[in-house]
Amino acid sequence: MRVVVENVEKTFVDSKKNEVLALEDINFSIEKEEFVVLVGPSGCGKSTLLNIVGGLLSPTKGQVYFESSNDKDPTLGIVFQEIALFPWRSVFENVTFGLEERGVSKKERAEKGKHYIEMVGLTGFEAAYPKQLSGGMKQRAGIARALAVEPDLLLMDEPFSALDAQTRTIMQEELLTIWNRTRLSTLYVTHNIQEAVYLADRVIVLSRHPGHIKKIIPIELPKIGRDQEKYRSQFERYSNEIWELIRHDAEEALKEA
Ligand SMILES: Nc1ncnc2c1ncn2[C@@H]1O[C@H](COP(=O)(O)OP(=O)(O)OP(=O)(O)O)[C@@H](O)[C@H]1O
Repeated sequence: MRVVVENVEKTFVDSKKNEVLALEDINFSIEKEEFVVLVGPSGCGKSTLLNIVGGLLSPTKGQVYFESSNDKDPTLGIVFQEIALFPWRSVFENVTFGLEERGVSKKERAEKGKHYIEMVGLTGFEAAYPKQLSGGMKQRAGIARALAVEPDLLLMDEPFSALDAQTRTIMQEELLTIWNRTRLSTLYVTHNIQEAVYLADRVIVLSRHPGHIKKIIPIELPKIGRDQEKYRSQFERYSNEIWELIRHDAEEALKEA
């Protein structure tokens, strides 16, 4: 699946009836099997843009279109920061929820549920309920739920930002392993520069007031194993470049906070 975002603009009307231009002149694509990361300071419109790509919000101007080899409507898998698992459903029932909604047979649900639960490392926890899971395990279940519908495009909005640093590092590594197996076109939102450089094929750096694309940076490092010592200086160069692009905005955002 290839996704094209063309001339997108988004204006919100705030509680005082003032118009807020949140996004302006947004043009980019997500190529087939490409992992694109949106990075930028607080309030630059990352979530708004992800929601527009996911069809949860409509743009004020411009359009998003999907190009695939067949004509069917795209299936999207979405993972948010706070995974809203149904507390009354087990891990298995949460993971297969989307399949149930689509009328997939019980037998196929059992197979796919098992497969994706295994992929995220939750085998053995099929019958557990969300309240019995750690934060990292909840995110794993949320990822399995998004993958189980076998989406054409995976959308992830700060999926690991509520996790502690160690769990976050493990989840980033596991996400790459999963991506390597599924090769899903992915749009991932983060404000964490290291995370962006670690995961992305291309990083889209957004700026504020109004949210716009400052630069698109292809990360020319092997997809797996970027944290190895031999790539350290290149990794740091990318991180510094991105930081220089957003430093001013990040400082301004801090003053407003
Ligand atoms: N429903 C809304 N009504 C009015 N303004 C909104 C609405 N949603 C977002 N905005 C404004 O649009 C801008 C972009 O918000 P958005 O949440 O997309 O940014 P973000 O980059 O995801 O921020 P963060 O990293 O803090 O989550 C902000 O100025 C925000 O206040």
